[in-house]
Amino acid sequence: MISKIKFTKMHGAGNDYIYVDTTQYPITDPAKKAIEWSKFHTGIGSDGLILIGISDKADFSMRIFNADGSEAMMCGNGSRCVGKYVYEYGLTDKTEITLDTRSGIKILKLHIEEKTVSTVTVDMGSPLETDGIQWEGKYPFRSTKVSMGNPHLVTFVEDITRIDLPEIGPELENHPLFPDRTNVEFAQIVGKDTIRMRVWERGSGITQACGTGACATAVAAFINGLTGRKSDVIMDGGTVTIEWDEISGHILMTGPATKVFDGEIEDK
Ligand SMILES: N[C@H](CCC[C@H](N)C(=O)O)C(=O)O
Repeated sequence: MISKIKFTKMHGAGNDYIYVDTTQYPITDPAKKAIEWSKFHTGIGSDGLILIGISDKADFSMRIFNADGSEAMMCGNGSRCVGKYVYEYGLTDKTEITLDTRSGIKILKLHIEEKTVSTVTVDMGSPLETDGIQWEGKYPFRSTKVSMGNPHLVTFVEDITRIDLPEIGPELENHPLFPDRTNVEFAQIVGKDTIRMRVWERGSGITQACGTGACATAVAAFINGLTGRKSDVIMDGGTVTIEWDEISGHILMTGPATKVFDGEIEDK
């Protein structure tokens, strides 16, 4: 029996996902659906699939699947869009929401303008680990590993336009140093506390933005003495502001959340 699944296409700074409220439309085999539906010519077209659900530990739950079907621990841009979705689709009237993710409970503060959510601030918790890597040979640079629940490799360069991301991204994503693969960010300091960043995402390739990647980049910039604790991360699809709170040690990410369209697809 073929059923129809209602979905909403949303993006956070251009990082676009398919959102499904699984309390109304349960999804069997989400990994397979993420692969099929993320395809641009034969599917809906997206960076992946995000499932909104219930939780006994938080207001809502979120699961994120990359375009290759792999499930990730967290999605920064996606969490902001989940906040927008649950408020605007009437699942809650709260403007401070807890979200249960595979990377722990996140706290979302929704910023409302004319009854719609314009931006969201997410308490992303503390970075879980950081470490430097001095590459040899083909890559003459030093990178910083940062975990935001999901793995990131951040490399600062003098001129980001000289980085061939389609070539170097997959090489580093799949490098033997990263048994679970890694997200790959290249960044350039372009002003005081202002960072330009491009990303090759694990499981999705080049995306317009990466929220956890922006957090990792801001953490790496501060650790390496390149910025203060608060910085703007400018990505291909938009900008997010990251603050590493000195007291709590938590990372606060503030950025946009945008609805594109509602749709329906057959769940074959
Ligand atoms: N590709 C990531 C998941 C999506 C994260 C990103 N889109 C974000 O906004 O944080 C991973 O496999 O860890």
